Amino acid sequence: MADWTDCLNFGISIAKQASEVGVMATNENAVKLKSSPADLVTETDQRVEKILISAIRNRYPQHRFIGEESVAAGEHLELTDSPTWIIDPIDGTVNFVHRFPFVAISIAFTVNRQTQFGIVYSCVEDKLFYAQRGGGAFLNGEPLHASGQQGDITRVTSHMCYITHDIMSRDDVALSTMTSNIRRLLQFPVHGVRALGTAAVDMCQVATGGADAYYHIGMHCWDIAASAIIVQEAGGVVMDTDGSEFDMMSRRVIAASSAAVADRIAQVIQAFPCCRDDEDNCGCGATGVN
Ligand SMILES: O=P([O-])([O-])O[C@@H]1[C@H](O)[C@H](O)[C@@H](O)[C@H](O)[C@H]1O
Ligand SMILES: [Mg+2]
Ligand SMILES: [Mg+2]
Repeated sequence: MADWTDCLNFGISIAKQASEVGVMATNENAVKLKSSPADLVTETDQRVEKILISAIRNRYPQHRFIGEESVAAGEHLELTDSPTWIIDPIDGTVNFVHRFPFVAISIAFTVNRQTQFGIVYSCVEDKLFYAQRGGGAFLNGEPLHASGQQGDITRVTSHMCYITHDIMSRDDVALSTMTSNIRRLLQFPVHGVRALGTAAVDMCQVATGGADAYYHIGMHCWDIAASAIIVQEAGGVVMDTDGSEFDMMSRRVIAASSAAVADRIAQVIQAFPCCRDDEDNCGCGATGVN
């Protein structure tokens, strides 16, 4: 089996460099809207993606890329069997623009469409989450473990803390589905519900054991590909919100401390239509969903 440790180490070093010269070095206020008033892009997002891709391409000229801002600029999104880097240059752009202190660089690496490692660097906190397939998950070098919360959620809820995605969409159907999902989850006597505004860092909270579950509908593969393997390697579970196997292109994910907790959330929440990341114009009728 191939060993991708060299790529992992390179990914970690360029994530830290890009944070220093890009994310942390800029006070960005030149903002453009993408799919909704909460879906933003800045020149720093684009610059950081260029820094990352050119450094990786220089070192690994055969590798392919799926980058949020390259796709936004019209590049075709296709996950092939080739070694592929999936990049979100700034996850939490709304936070970045408002100087709310959770922004991350998220990098996943796939071979034969299977994720080999994931890196989530939470820049302001200086927290480096990473995991390599079969090698465990780490935060700043210390092993990570999901909470281990097990069993029927109706019995364990008094100990549960959920993390939910922030509401980016302004589409009516998506908005009402998301708010009613939160209502349904709050009908369990959970300790609390949180959202930090970066899907990558939100989901890593399940890997730390700080949150027992996270779900998101409408995000993209670059938001969660890296944190998915970090959760799995920390002993947690990731699945589709319909209870099927996790598919990073489906734009739906549940991450949880155990399969039982993930299953229970899948039974409670509802999805809304959004096109898969790897299908153009799928005909689902979704507009502006994020
Ligand atoms: O645009 P971006 O800041 O990279 O990523 C967004 C963040 O992860 C946000 O938390 C999530 O709710 C959105 O779905 C993502 O698009
Ligand atoms: Mg993102
Ligand atoms: Mg981004």
